[in-house]
Amino acid sequence: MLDILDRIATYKREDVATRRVNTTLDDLESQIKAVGAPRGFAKALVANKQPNGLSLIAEIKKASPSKGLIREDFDPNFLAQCYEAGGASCLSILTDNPSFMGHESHFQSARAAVSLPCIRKEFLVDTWQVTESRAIGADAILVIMAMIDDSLAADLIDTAHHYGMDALVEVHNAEEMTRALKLNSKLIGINNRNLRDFHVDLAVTEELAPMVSKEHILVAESGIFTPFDVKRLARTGATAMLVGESLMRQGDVTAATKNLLSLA
Ligand SMILES: O=C(O)c1ccccc1NCC(=O)[C@H](O)[C@H](O)COP(=O)(O)O
Repeated sequence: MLDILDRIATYKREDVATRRVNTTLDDLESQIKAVGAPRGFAKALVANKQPNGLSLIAEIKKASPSKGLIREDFDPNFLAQCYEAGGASCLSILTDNPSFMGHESHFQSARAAVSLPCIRKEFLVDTWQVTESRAIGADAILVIMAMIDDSLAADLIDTAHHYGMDALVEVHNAEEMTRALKLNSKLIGINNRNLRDFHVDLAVTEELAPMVSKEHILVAESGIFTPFDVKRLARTGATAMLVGESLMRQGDVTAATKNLLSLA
C-alpha cells in the first residue's frame, strides 16, 4: 500500500502536469521580474540567532496529515505578523492543499505582510515547481530526500540557486544524510518526524547532527514544543529550528513565539 509521501508525490506529478499546460515557463519568468529579489533565507538564519542559541523558522500550517485540522482561525497575513513580532528569523508557509489545506495565496499574503525571508513548504517533484516558487515570491525551497532521487534533488537545488534562492535539504536518517551531504546546498534540515509513519523524536537530530560539518547550516525540524526542547536542540550544534504545530495551536501567537525563544 502507498504511504502518505508516495500519495503526495503521485498527486504532485499530476498537478504539475496540469499547471504547466496553463502556465508556461515564460509566464513564470514574467512574474519573477515583478516579485523583487530573494530576501536571503540562509543568511537570516545565521544572522538572527536568539539568546537561547537557535534562530526560528516559524511555520504557517492550517492542517497536516498526522494532526488533521490544527488551527481553525487561520489568517496567514496576521499570523506572519505575529511571528515577526515574536522574534522569528524566517517563515515557512505550506502551499499544498489536499494534505495541509495550504495555498499559494497563503504564501503570497504572509510574505507581503512581513520583511522576513520565506520558504515555500511544498513537495517538489519537478524543477517547474522551483520556478513557480520564485514566481510567487519564495526566498527558499524545500528538497525532501525521502521523496526524490539524487539527480532530481541536484536539479532542484541548481534551479533554486539560478534564481538566487536557498534550498533546505531535508533528511530523516543516516542514509538520506549521506546523500544530502554530497549535494550543493549548505542548508541541511533534520526532520524529527518520520514522514511515512509520523513518529516524532528529537533524538533524531541528536543522532544525525554529528554527521554535519561546520560549513553547513543545520536546521532541526518538527516536534518542538517547549524552551526545554529548544535548549536540548541547541546543544546539537544546530543553527535554527523549524516549528509549526506548537505555535499554530496558541491563541496569542506572538507571546507563544517569544516564550519559545525565551524572549518573554
Ligand atoms: O506534519 C505532517 O503530518 C507531515 C506529513 C507528511 C509530510 C510532511 C509532514 N509535515 C511536514 C513537517 O515536517 C512539519 O510541517 C514541520 O517540520 C513542522 O513540524 P511541527 O512543528 O511538528 O508542526
